[in-house]
Amino acid sequence: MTDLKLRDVAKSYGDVNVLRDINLDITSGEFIVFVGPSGCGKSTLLRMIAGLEQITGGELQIDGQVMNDIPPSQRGIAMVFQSYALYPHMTVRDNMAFALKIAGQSKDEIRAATDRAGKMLQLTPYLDRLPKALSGGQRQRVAIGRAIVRDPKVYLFDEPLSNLDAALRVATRIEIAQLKASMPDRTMIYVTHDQTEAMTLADRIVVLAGGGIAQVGAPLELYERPVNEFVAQFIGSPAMNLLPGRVKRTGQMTTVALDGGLEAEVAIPTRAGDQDMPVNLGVRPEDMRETDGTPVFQGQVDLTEALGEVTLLYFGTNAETAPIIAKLPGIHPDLKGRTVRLTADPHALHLFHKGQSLLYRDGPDSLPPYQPRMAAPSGSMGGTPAAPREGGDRIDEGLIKPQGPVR
Ligand SMILES: Nc1ncnc2c1ncn2[C@@H]1O[C@H](COP(=O)(O)OP(=O)(O)OP(=O)(O)O)[C@@H](O)[C@H]1O
Repeated sequence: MTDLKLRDVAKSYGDVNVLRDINLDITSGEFIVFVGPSGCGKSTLLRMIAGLEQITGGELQIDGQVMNDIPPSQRGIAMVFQSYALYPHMTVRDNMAFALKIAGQSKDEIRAATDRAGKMLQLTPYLDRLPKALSGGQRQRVAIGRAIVRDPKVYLFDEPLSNLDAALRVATRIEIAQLKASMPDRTMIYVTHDQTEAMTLADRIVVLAGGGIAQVGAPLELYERPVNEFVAQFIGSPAMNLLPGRVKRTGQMTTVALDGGLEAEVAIPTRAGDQDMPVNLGVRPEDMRETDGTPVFQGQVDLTEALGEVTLLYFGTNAETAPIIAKLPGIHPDLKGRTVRLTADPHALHLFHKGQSLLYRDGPDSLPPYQPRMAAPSGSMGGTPAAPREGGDRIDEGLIKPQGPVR
C-alpha cells in the first residue's frame, strides 16, 4: 500500500517557472490521470515523481518519506513511456528481464517474474519472439511488462497509447483497466491527451493549467461540476458552449437575460445582490435539443457534421468568438441552412461569473459533496424541473454551479 503526497511542489528551469503550488494527496491504489493543454507540465510532474527531474520547490512524499533526493531506482516506482523503446536484439522475455538481471536477481526469480508478467499481459505465446515480430500494441504490452516484473508500488504512464492506432488504443486501454483491476493495491499515475482514456481509466482526474492545478475530481464530477470556465471547456467534447448574459431574476431558480434577447431559466439559486451580474451560461452541446417552446439559443446552422449516432450543428462559424455547437442524436444533415431553436434542461445548465476562470480558487473541496446525475429516464427531458434543494449549492467565488443530481 503506497500513498503519495505532493506539498507545494514547484518546477522551474532557470527563470522559467513551469509548475507551482502543486498540492495533491494520492491514496494507495488510486488511478490518477493528469490532463491539461500541451505544455502545461503533465510530463514534467510525472518525471519529478519518478525522480527523472529535480523538484525545485516543495516536497514529494511516498509513504511519509520525503523523496526529493532519493534516486529513481529507490522510489519503488516504474515508468512506462510513450515510445516503448524495446531492445531490438532481445526477445520479449529478455526485454522484460533486463532490469532484473542488472539488479542481480537469480535466474529462477527472473523466470518467475517474466512468466507472471507474460501471463498478466497475454504475452506468453510471444516470450521468445523479437520485438520486430510483434504488433505495436504487443510491443507496448512488453513495455508495461518491463514495469510489472519489478513489482513496483507505483506505476507511472506517460501517454503510453499515443503511438497506437485507434483500434489498438481502445484494446490496450481496456487491458490497462483490467491490469489495474488485477492489482487493486498498486497506485497508478497516467498522463494523457485523450479524454476517453482520462474519463474511463481514472479514479480521479487532475486538470493542470497555467502552471497549477485547475481542479481535481472524479471524471463525472469534473464533467458535471467544473469549478471554472476553463475546466468546463476542457472536459467534454465538443467543449461546453458559453453564452454571455446577465442575471435578470434571482431566487431558487435564476433567470438569465442572454445577450441577443433570449432568456434562460437555470436551476441554480442566486441572491438579490446577484441581480444584473454579468455571467456566462454554460450549455454542453449534448444537453441541447430542438424545441417549439422557449429556446435558450436559436440561430442558423452554418455547418453539420453527421457522425452516425449524432449530428453536430455549428452556429456562428464566421464570428470572432468560438462557434456554438449542438450535438443532436441521430442524422440531421437537412438542418444545414435552417434556423433552429434549441433548449436544455434547467438542471443541465451551468452558470459562471463572466470571464472569471479562476484557476486558482479553492477547488472542489469547497463544494458540497458530489452526487452523479441520474441517467434521464426516457421522455423525461424537458419535463418539469425538480425543485432546487433547500439551502442550495451556491458558492460565491467565480462560479455559480449547477444545482442537483436530477436531470
Ligand atoms: N529542459 C527544459 N528547459 C526549459 N523548459 C522546459 C524544459 N523541459 C520542459 N520545459 C517546458 O516545461 C513546460 C512543460 O513541459 P511538459 O513536457 O511537462 O508539458 P506537457 O504538459 O507534458 O506537454 P505535452 O502535452 O505537449 O506533452 C513546457 O512549456 C516546456 O517547454
